[in-house]
Amino acid sequence: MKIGIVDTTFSRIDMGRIAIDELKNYAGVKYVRRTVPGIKDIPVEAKKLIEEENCDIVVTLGWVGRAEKDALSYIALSVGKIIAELMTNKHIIDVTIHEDEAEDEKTLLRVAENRVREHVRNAIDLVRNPERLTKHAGTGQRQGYEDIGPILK
Ligand SMILES: Cc1nc2c(=O)[nH]c(=O)nc-2n(C[C@H](O)[C@H](O)[C@H](O)CO)c1C
Repeated sequence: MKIGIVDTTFSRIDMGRIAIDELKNYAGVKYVRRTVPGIKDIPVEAKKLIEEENCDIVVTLGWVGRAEKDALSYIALSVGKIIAELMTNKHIIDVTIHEDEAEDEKTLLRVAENRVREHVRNAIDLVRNPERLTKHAGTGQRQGYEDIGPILK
């Protein structure tokens, strides 16, 4: 299996490095990493990794600033990402850190570390072992924070 990793220079954390470190736990997973300036550049890069580098799935690593204009850029990324998925018929897992998720940098680092690693694992499962995701259906999984758990009858 081959996974594409796209990160940005806009990000304040080296999210690509975390993703690649997580991949070391998986035998036989090849990867290609590309870095783009900002989130609006992500969809085309993800599409290129699928079409030109034969990636089975792509994990995109974005960072959204605190301003309203940053949130608008994120909407543009989200729409473009979904279009790229529909055009290629492959999953593109969007891992985004929103800078306003936390007040302090230490928390942002912890959230980013956990979210990137968990979504890399999700991406591998989507391709190699989709039944594992089905086993966790409805269990309130969260990436970056503690799982919230299911609502039971
Ligand atoms: C306002 C703004 N906010 C963000 C952001 O929060 N995160 C990010 O990664 N990039 C941002 N950018 C950059 C643009 O969306 C765009 O990707 C670059 O200008 C290059 O096309 C812009 C212009």
